[in-house]
Amino acid sequence: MNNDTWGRVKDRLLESVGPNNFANWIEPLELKRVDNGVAEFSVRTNFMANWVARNFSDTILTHLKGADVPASRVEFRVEPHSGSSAPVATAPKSAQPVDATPEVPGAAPAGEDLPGAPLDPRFTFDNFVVGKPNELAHAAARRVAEGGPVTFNPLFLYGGVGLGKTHLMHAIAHEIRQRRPELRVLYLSAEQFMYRFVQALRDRQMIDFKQIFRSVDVLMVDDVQFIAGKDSTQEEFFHTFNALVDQGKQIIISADRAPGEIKDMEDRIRSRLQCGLVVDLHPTDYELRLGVLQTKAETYRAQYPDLRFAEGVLEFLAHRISTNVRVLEGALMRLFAFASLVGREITLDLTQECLSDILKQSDRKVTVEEIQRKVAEHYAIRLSDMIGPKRVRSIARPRQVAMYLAKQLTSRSLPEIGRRFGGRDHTTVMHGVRRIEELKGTDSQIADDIELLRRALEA
Ligand SMILES: Nc1ncnc2c1ncn2[C@@H]1O[C@H](COP(=O)(O)OP(=O)(O)OP(=O)(O)O)[C@@H](O)[C@H]1O
Repeated sequence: MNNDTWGRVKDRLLESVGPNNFANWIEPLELKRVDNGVAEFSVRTNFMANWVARNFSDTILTHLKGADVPASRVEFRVEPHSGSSAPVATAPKSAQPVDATPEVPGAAPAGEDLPGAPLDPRFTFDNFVVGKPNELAHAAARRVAEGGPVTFNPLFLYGGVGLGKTHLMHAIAHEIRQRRPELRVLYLSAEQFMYRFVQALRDRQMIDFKQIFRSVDVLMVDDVQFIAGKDSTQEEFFHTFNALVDQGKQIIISADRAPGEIKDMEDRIRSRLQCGLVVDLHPTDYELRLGVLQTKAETYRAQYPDLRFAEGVLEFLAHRISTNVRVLEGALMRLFAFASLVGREITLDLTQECLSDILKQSDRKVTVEEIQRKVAEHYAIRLSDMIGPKRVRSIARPRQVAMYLAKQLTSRSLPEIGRRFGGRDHTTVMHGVRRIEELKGTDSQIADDIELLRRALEA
């Protein structure tokens, strides 16, 4: 393959992986040769070889083949500076190397010496889809990353699994590194913090440990709930935290729940964690899920330019998979890979066939009875009134709310719902559902009640 061909392949890759990824991971690759079906590239570091092999080898191969290059495999050989050959990365690795800071060519950010975890180059603000459930968390993260006059210290982000906490933290780190490369940014998980701490104790290097952690400008600790109950790690974390806050350094923390709900966390740490801004990422709603799917689908379409994609598939997935964004992403990735393998158009049928297990798991399990119970509790009425004949507004309105939620959250038909509400006719249910739909637009109290109940039921 000559340089022109590789140049053309690079143009395609730029379109398909985006400018950031391209600059960080593809541009620095040097094509050495194509021999016996193997395209061999040289890269500067082991970390980079692993990262590119894991994340981009399929895409590179697809585009090489698209340019008629006779390659069936890609290899990345580490050639630091001397040109001496070192290990080759081919197969994707299952785990991220935790000890290396990503070496983004051309940029040598301050804090390279810090014992942080690598940042995922895909987790940027540009790639983060904003919707109602995460708009506050996103705005706070941006504000902290921009470092304007109003800063929140610490910024505490929390939310359920796969809702974007890590993505936002990495995005903050990328942004700070870009805006203020002189700042020493340290991102790591609470588990890694503990590991470093224990290692320092064992090796009698506590002074070094303290010095390193107190020398950073921005400390980001992911999944802080992990250190709850680990007494001496908590203690050390508390001192690190205080030392940094006293110096006016920024701290960003994430957890799977609010500070007040982390069991076995010392009270003084809990109150420290709460003294900045605490924001949560709510469970996704339909619009956010659709937004994420549309964004990801664009990338896949560029990667699989020949695949045809039927209308309505993304909407179907956004409706049916309400667990979290990670599951949603995995489903879409599997769908594209499967469709390209079997060479079929992505239709609703193919989607159901390929994702039957995920769809089954995501089926909503909420029952009409649970909804009635929760709604009765919420409005402090008796459960028997849900199915009884009373028509006073204080009973009828909660009943309509319950009917509305039953329609939204279960797959029951209107007659089935009617039967569970004391044998009411389906037209009564339909009227109730419509009434609540109208009220949601005009009565913010009803809208809030419904949102709260929906979250409680889906949790
Ligand atoms: N709003 C979003 N826009 C785009 N991608 C998102 C969004 N939210 C989550 N994701 C993607 O979903 C995946 C899971 O997100 P992430 O790892 O940040 O979740 P998390 O909240 O840290 O979960 P966990 O608690 O399991 O670590 C990532 O690939 C991330 O890029």
